[in-house]
Amino acid sequence: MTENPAPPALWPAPLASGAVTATVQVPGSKSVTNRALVLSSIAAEPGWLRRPLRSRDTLLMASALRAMGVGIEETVSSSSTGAPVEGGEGEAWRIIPSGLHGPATVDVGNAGTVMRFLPPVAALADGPIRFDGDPRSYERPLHGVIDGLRALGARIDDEERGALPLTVHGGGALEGGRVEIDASSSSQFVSALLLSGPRFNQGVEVRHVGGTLPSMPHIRMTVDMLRRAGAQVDTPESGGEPNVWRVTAGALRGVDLTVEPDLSNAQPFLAAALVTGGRVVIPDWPEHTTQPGDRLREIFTEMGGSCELTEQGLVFTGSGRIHGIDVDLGEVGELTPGIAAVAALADSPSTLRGVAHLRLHETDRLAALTKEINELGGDVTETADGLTIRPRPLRGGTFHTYDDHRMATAGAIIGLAVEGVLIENVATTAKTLPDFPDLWTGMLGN
Ligand SMILES: O=C(O)C1=C[C@@H](OP(=O)(O)O)[C@@H](O)[C@H](O)C1
Ligand SMILES: C=C(OP(=O)(O)O)C(=O)O
Repeated sequence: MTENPAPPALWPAPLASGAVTATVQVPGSKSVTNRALVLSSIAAEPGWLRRPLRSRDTLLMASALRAMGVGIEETVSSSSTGAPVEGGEGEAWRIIPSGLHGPATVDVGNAGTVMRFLPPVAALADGPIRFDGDPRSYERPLHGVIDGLRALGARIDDEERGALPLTVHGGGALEGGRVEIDASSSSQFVSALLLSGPRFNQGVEVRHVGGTLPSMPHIRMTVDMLRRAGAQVDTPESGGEPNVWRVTAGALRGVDLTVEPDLSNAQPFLAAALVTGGRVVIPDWPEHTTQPGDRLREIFTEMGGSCELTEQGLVFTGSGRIHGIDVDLGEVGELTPGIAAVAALADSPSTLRGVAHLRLHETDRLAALTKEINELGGDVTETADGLTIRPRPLRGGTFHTYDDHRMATAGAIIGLAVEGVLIENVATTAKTLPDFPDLWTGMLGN
């Protein structure tokens, strides 16, 4: 098999020659894959993960868990029986939990899910686990996990930084119990403590104190996946107090899970239909899901498209017109770059609100979107908690990505309608969608 050549450092974003018509099979969800890897690794019995996402973030998660002693085996289906067999890069991972061991070293890259979900797992290991990552990972908030774990009995050496790099001195078990954290900078603090909670001696009760908690669908995803693995979880929605989640101590089942397509990574393809007045089908779009990307059905419909869930998948059709939108994206922050890109091409202004915490994502996304869209002739201003976007005729130029996968896909959306957009480091899409350049040119029929 020949490998595709690496994309050029400045990738010419293809201009759409007309209305895009395509069916795009979008790879699995990063958020589901990495939660499933954690839950299966701390379960009482082996589990299966089918159609997992293979991307930088999920391979870092798998490597880290393997370094702590978990078995994660590649399997492929036997063509005659459909039964999984071992060997090769197949369609499923078999996850075999074991005692969690240190010493080990974890490279978190710039994956929020790895840097936040794994320190609680490391606290259960029987030795020191060292965490390090990309320079940007040092700047991303981690205090909720560090302070929370300390309050629950963990010993952590973070050189008083409240951030990476750090060492969790696993003691083989963690007492657990009640903890208060401020998770207004990342919902992943709450998810992190809940995911390992069933394995703490007293379980865990997490109380969020502070400003608005972002990304609630991702916390619902955590709760949903814990429950599917057999955990008892009490939530504000199940009659509990606001901002309090409780996980009872107990053994987790090994589950057999097929990963849904990543609906946030479906965003640029849906945007292509919207921007070109075309029609894009995303097979396997789930009827019910906790993924925030499901909100795109509503948001992109308000911006001018229409959609229908059919047996073929989600069929999304653009009308040829793109409207601005005034929307609070606090629950679905990771959709902001793609929405901003579409908004820059709309027929009226947009206001995107509720996403101040995006300043601490892969890059400062509010500053990056403002700068890069304005460099192409746009008129974007940062507000305290978002962006105001007034559409202007745009011109070609270099679109910098700041090692942010969603900046790269946002630039590609603009490039559909604006000639001469060059995406710097499109390879950064490997964080969650390594196939992006090929899927994109394939969609355009090139
Ligand atoms: O738990 C998760 O899988 C995620 C939660 C969100 O993080 P924040 O709450 O930090 O925005 C989201 O932006 C990120 O892409 C994935
Ligand atoms: C914010 C994101 O990622 P992370 O999981 O690294 O926080 C994202 O994918 O948009």
